[in-house]
Amino acid sequence: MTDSRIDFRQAKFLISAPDIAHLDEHLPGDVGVEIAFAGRSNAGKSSALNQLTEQKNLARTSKTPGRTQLINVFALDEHRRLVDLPGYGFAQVPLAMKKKWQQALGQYLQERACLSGLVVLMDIRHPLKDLDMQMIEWAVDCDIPVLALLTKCDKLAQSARMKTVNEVRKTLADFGDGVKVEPFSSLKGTGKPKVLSILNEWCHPDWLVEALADAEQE
Ligand SMILES: Nc1nc2c(ncn2[C@@H]2O[C@H](COP(=O)(O)OP(=O)(O)OP(=O)(O)O)[C@@H](O)[C@H]2O)c(=O)[nH]1
Ligand SMILES: [Mg+2]
Repeated sequence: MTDSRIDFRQAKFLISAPDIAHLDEHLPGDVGVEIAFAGRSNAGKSSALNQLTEQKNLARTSKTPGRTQLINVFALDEHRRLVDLPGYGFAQVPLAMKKKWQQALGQYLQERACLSGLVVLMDIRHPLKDLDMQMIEWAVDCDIPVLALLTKCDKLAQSARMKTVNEVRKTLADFGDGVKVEPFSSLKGTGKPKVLSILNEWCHPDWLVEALADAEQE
């Protein structure tokens, strides 16, 4: 079956790399589909990956911002991968180190051809900071679909949560259908079915579905 739903619980750790040169060395190549999780340090990227894959310790989480300093890649299947990117915007690290991560992040985003979708995670209490906007604008320019995920939504009451979601939707509406906005809680699992459905869609770009169908017929 070429259009079956991806079981995100199957995710397996594949590789940690300081930059994309290492990815190219250790992966079959810049092929298939990668969905990357980006966001400020402490936004909840690693926690979201663990919740979505139902694995407590797939990605390392931490109370200390700046925990994910490498590009961590997880395989869903032979053709699809999830990527936990180093967080940005974290002030309390030495400048040289910060530059190194930001360079790795920028290079991944600019040069990784198999990047097929970008999840931009933002704490629902502090959404749309400058670097988040830059990230979203950049992806839209490159025709990469974006999911703006408003994390830690368990920290707000339902009314405040929906107010922020609506405000962010309004701000990002100019970008069109390529940018979606959803609330999420890794703690409670809120928003999980919706997110999985969006990621599943990104896992099935037309070109891959067609290639797999052709391969099946051969
Ligand atoms: N209440 C609540 N806390 C959360 C949620 N998601 C993450 N956290 C907490 O936020 C902190 C940071 O979470 P991480 O998942 O490590 O954040 P990250 O974006 O991977 O951070 P870096 O790796 O430093 O870039 C941890 O203390 C988590 O327990 C959530 O949905 N609700
Ligand atoms: Mg992390």
